[in-house]
Amino acid sequence: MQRFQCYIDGEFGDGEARFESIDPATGRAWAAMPEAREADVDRAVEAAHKALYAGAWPKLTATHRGKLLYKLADLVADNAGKLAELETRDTGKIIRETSAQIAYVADYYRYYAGIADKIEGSYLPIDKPDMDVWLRREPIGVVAMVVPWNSQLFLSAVKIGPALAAGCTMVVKASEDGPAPLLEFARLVHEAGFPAGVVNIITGFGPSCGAALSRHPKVDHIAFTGGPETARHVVRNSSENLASTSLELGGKSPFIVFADADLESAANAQVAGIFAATGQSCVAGSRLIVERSVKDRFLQILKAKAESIRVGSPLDMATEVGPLATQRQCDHVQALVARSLSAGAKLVTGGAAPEGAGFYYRPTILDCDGSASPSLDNEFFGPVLSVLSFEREDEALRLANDTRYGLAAGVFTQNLTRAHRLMKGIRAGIVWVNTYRAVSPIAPFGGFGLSGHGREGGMEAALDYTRTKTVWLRTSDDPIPDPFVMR
Ligand SMILES: NC(=O)C1=CN([C@@H]2O[C@H](COP(=O)(O)OP(=O)(O)OC[C@H]3O[C@@H](n4cnc5c(N)ncnc54)[C@H](O)[C@@H]3O)[C@@H](O)[C@H]2O)C=CC1
Ligand SMILES: CN(C=O)/C=C(\CC(=O)O)C(=O)O
Repeated sequence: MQRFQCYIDGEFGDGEARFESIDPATGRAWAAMPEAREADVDRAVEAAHKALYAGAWPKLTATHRGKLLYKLADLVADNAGKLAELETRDTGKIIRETSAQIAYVADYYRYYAGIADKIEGSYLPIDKPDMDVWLRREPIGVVAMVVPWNSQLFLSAVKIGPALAAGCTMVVKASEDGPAPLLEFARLVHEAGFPAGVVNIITGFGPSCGAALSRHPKVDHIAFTGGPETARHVVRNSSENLASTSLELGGKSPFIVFADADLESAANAQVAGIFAATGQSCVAGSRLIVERSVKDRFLQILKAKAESIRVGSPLDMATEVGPLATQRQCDHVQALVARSLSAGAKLVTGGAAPEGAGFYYRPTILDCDGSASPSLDNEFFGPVLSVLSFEREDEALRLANDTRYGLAAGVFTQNLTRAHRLMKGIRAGIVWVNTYRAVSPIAPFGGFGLSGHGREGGMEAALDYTRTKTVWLRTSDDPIPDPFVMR
């Protein structure tokens, strides 16, 4: 069995305990993982705290930090194949996607390498003649990063990249469901030459590791990706250390198709939106809202595409849908489909697990017109699409916004003015028009409502890892006048 280690204060070591990681394609244990508990968490946070204020890191210029990030980017690019294989093995995400995604993760580090020495303070045109006042942007401090299993190297890169650019130090908690790629990534951080304690990477369980980390008194900010229920725990934990939070929490994103859209192209985008990554994507376009006049035709195209998807081993380059990451996730998907069918949703295709081992579930489409299906407002995080239809544009917009979430949306139409109206009217942090699930290091993403707050990606994310310090410098040599009056 392969063994992995934690990375704390520049050293690799076994955690306080160990647990076995399950290969989702077989359901069998394949690797032994270090389990960090309270004492390891404490060591990691103390190391990050020490590295923030003492040693080489706070003395480095921003340009030097950028150089280290460039080195890390090159190492990620050079090791993308190995990292991809580990992510696929440990989480079941297909190799076709992990290979491409991790190669692109290198570009996220490159982008933030370039940003490191472009985080500028400012000079204030202050309303007092004998004062110079400016704002410095300083690192926000020690950051706790808590990530889930899906797209783990990607979801950590959008946190680690900007935090390093801003000069922060951090403890990254890899998900207990598939930590191998992040624990391996720690070796690249080490090789890149970051001073000890700047980046610490651990894994462990939510209640014993994630909770200890997010309420630790020396944590200044928590960057979390995961489900809303867990986010509530994280926010409650932050009431102890008063750390700020950024939350990226998934969604129930609408995918709107008008009759004038290129239906073939929209169907491909819908497949990308709900069946890619076996639907385990925070931006999954899980609610199809289609104009009634083309509903049957569009569903026919989609059904044919869903039924021809190659479901199989995630390590096979030809596979298009692999297993879900965990048995728990598989049970959740099955149970929610069953409840939706009981509530009146009609099965268009799928709705069952294929024969054999592993956490597989067939690409599934539920026609929810005329039903109050729970699939319409509960996140599956699996390959299940719920379908509704509309007649008028205002109805489409109402249905799109009929959700507690607000992460992403897709709009498919050839009508330019309509696209603009919807783009403004949809309550979501990302709107894709005639495309879906496109990302870039340059473009921020993040949500409204239950999808969380804070943005990842783009310059804004780097600024979010800073806090401002206001500096007042008196330029007069005269003695300070009346000390009893505020100046
Ligand atoms: N936005 C997204 O990308 C994701 C959304 N989800 C949604 O959440 C649902 C539940 O998935 P889970 O695997 O349970 O994700 P989760 O949200 O529980 O796990 C995410 C991370 O939070 C940590 N965690 C758990 N309890 C914690 C606590 N008390 N304090 C601090 N950290 C804690 C976990 O160890 C993991 O590293 C999914 O079915 C899906 O609907 C899940 C994963 C990612
Ligand atoms: C975050 N994201 C796009 O904006 C995409 C992801 C990662 C995730 O699910 O959190 C994806 O589609 O895999």
